[in-house]
Amino acid sequence: MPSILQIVGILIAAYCSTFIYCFVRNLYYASKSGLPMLVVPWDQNHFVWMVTAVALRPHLEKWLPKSIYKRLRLTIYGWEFHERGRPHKEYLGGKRTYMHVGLGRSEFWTSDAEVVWEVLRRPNDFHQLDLTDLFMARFGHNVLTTNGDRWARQRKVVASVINERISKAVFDESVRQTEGLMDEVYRSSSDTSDCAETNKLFDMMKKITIHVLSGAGMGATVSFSGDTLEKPKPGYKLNYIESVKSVIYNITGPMLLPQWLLANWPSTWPAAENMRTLSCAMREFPVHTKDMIEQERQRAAASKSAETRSNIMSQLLKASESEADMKGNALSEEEMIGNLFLFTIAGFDTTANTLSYALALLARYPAWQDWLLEEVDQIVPSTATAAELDYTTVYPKANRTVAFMLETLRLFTPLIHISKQTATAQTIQTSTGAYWIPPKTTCYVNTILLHLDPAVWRNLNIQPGEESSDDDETLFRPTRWLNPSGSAHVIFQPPRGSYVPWSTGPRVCPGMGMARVEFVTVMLMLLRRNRIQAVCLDGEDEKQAQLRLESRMRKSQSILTLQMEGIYDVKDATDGLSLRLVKRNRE
Ligand code: HEM
Repeated sequence: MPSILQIVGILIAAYCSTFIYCFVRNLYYASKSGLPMLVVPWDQNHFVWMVTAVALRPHLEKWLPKSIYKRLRLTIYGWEFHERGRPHKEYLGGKRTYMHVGLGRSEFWTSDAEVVWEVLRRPNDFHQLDLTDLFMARFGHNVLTTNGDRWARQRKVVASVINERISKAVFDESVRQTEGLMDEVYRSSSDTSDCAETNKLFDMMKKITIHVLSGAGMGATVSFSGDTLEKPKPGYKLNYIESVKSVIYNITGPMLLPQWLLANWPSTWPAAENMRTLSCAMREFPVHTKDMIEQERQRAAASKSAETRSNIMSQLLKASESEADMKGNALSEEEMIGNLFLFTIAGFDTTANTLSYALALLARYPAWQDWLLEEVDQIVPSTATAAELDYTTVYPKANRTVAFMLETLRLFTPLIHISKQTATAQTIQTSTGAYWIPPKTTCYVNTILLHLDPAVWRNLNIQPGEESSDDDETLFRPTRWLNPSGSAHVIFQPPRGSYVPWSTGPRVCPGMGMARVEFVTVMLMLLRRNRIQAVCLDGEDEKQAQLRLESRMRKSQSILTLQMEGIYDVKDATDGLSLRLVKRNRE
């Protein structure tokens, strides 16, 4: 009879041998592919490593030999943002496509625009990762979590939904919400009425984003302050917006816990209140969504005209029903709820963090803020009331603001990599040769490094008065997006596969237009009446405060999406990162 110790020993040996097996298989695949290989001593997707490695980093740096630590760093989640081109220069002779040989799945990495385009234009060969289901399919499969025909059927419906009518609704809702934000900032500030300091501006970007998604997405409008929030219906603990907020704020962690654990979370354990609310939210969110779909159906049936309301849900319902009429391809109720959940999740963190980086960049670079203010003053009349601002006259003129967004997304791309997986081996043909990609391989597009490719970005559209430099691609310079006057396009159109914050090809983000409208509107509304400044800490001058902001941005972490650390969920006045709004005199 083997002893318990022997059984434990055998189990540990069996577990360790899986790593050895993976490593040997990955080595074999990498050499068969003929691609350069980068050997790393661990697996970035090992669950325990994923949740502990970022916190362990300073200790590992202190205790491990430098040569090992430098490779191990390439398995710590988010390394692409911190390491940029270092591994390519040090280990890969500058090559942009290679096999990452570690102790987990076989991994193919690229930041070569031609290869990126090939991977992303072939969704039937490069599928969504299985892991996507864990976060995104909690309330039903949707356009992000499916592949093949099931994806194509849903995509057709979803792609037609975010149209110009939705853009107008997003514009109007963003105007309303940003007005509410400014009221709240000035009302709650103890400063003079001409300026207000707050460390809650980043939290407010999240709030605006949720409110725009609920208003323009589901027709569930609410004021910025929340004073028009409906009471939960009888039998419910939360209303729709409260349940959305709870689900969204917990998506990267607690939402993965089983429902029974959330419901029975002991009151003496940490975050008990949050867990109980989340448990209700998980139960009530799909019920609220179902109710709202049903109400929308009844509204549409009662209305004699074919005209529908301008929100994503009503458009989705209409598009799904017209598909049903034509080919019997309507979305099932599960798919409808799954997609409405996806719109909320996919549009939230990405847009909110892009707005947050833009605020930090405005405060970091006052000269770029002045450049933006020139445009704001030309296209947004100082005397116009919120109701008088019109999407069709204002938005198309906001070229500098769009350039500011595109540059923010180039350097602070919310998804630092786009990942796909192969089921069977694939070949990619490029102008420099063919690449063989093994079966069951995760293919990563390193968006951070892709967006720093000097061949595309260095000294692009240098304007009169600007100087060329040999690290220009690493600098924040929104003017690179503005083509010389007389060009066919005002905004620079990057070569295929070279700029992919919204991905590219058939699975390009369908919310791209919506995110652009929301970003531009929030910026225009904030800047038409205010300047944004960094707040100096004791003993700091303005320049030092700006450099502190830059270092905060440099230390960002990727938690589903890239974000600055410690700027959200501020508890008291000393927490987070403070910015100052200063009222502008536009007379
Ligand atoms: C700055 C804001 C945004 C960024 C950077 C962004 C980025 C992306 C990226 C990179 C993908 C591809 C993911 C993959 O293939 O794995 C994607 C897909 C998607 N996004 Fe966005 N997104 C943004 C805003 C939005 C908004 C506002 C919505 C909707 C309200 C939205 C809805 C979707 C959907 C439904 C998909 C799945 C498309 C498919 O697989 O066919 N996104 N997004």
